[in-house]
Amino acid sequence: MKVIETALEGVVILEPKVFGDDRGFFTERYSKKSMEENGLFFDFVQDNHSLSVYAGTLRGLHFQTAPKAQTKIVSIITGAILDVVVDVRKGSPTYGHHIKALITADNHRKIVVPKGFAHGALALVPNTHQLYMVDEFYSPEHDRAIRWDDPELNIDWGWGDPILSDKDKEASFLSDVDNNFIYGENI
Ligand SMILES: Cc1cn([C@H]2C[C@H](O)[C@@H](COP(=O)(O)OP(=O)(O)O[C@H]3O[C@H](C)C(=O)[C@H](O)[C@H]3O)O2)c(=O)[nH]c1=O
Repeated sequence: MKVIETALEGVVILEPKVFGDDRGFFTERYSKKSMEENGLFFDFVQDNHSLSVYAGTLRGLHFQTAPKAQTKIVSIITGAILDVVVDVRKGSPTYGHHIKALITADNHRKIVVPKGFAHGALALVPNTHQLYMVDEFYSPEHDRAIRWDDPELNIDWGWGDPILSDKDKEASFLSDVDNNFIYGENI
């Protein structure tokens, strides 16, 4: 497994070995051993699956606050997403900064979204299936949403009018969201 670092601390892209042959391919979707050999220690407790039927469906930007913060490992089993990760740890040298990554069924890439980071995914093709594991259970009370088009974040999604859930249509700006992440303290 290849680990690609990004401009955000702890946000890494994983490229697994893919064994192709004339039948198709085989790849280990997740190996605790490979993760730990690369210094990635997580105890995943929940496995999520979402389907975006339409290209232009945008889910996010979401995170759970402490003490129910989640690390996520995101992959695409069918289709493609533009994945966006934002540092929401107050006091972080990269607070409010984001990275973008193309995660597709064809590139087999996964992205690790650590605690203290908001996550968003824009489906680029119809019928995009997103799978992701988390290391903390879902907690609606700690679930937060930041606007995809928050001017403070200045994210170029390359898509003008995405399909959003009601929750995401009513999301907060980063400056207003109820966020208890403090860099170097609670995570
Ligand atoms: C996340 C989650 C949701 N739900 C229920 C709550 C809602 O009734 C329904 C849809 O939830 P939501 O609209 O928050 O789902 P997405 O918009 O796909 O959000 C997710 O996708 C973005 C990209 C993320 O990074 C988050 O992990 C996650 O929030 O599933 C659960 O029962 N368990 C869960 O873990």
